[in-house]
Amino acid sequence: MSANAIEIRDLRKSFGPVDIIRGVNLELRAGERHALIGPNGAGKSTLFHLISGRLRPTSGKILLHGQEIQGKPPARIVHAGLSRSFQITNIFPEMTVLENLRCAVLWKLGHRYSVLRPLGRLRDVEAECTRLLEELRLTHRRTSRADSLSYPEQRALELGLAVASGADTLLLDEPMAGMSHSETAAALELIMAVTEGRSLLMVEHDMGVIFEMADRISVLVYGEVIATGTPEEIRANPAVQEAYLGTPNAEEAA
Ligand SMILES: Nc1ncnc2c1ncn2[C@@H]1O[C@H](COP(=O)(O)OP(=O)(O)OP(=O)(O)O)[C@@H](O)[C@H]1O
Repeated sequence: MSANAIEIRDLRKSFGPVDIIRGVNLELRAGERHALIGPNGAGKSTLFHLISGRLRPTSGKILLHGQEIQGKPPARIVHAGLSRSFQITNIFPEMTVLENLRCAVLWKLGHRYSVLRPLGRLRDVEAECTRLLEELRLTHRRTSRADSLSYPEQRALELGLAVASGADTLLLDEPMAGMSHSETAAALELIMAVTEGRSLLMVEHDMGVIFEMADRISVLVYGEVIATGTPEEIRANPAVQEAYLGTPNAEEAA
């Protein structure tokens, strides 16, 4: 088993003649929370599209637990243990919270709706859903339709669907986007709890959140990782300060 959940080697992506991802090397260590930051247009979303299989790289390799996944279909990548959440809504709005989670758990187990399905395994599914509801702090919303949830509750359910699908490696796109200060604090606590023991790569613009939760940070500028390090190392890195954090109003622009 590789010590890295994700390993990206010399990854490149061009759109027509324009090079957007220009030789990215990045390691997400197993069990770490890693933030990807960079100015607007740096290529963060494109990199996430490449890792999650939505886009095919021009060249380079992406390894998930040591296995090459670049160019594979998104569903294969999810089955291999990597799930992407936020900015992509996977929720079935007309189903209840419990039904949504049940679908994700059944999908992981590969169940088919069949009269031959062993009852014992069905009980396992229900037990797993109950455990997830508690973990997500959505037990009181068990029978609510998903589209009646508040915005932070919907984000929590999306996170739950990602882990219910069996993922041990998570990509989160701006999980705090659109949240108030108090909602951000609650979401931060939830993400810390749910990602415990998992590997997390997260794009986030709120520098307070990043510096609080990230074990390491990578800085992407014009399609290249210019630095990777602990929050303290990144804060002290002159190249990062010049290219990114040191720019006027960097905290807001981030
Ligand atoms: N399908 C596409 N075709 C052509 N250019 C694209 C395509 N997708 C993205 N780009 C360009 O690639 C660059 C990087 O975009 P990307 O969305 O990955 O940046 P980002 O770092 O996520 O930015 P933001 O922080 O604003 O979300 C931008 O210049 C964008 O216009």
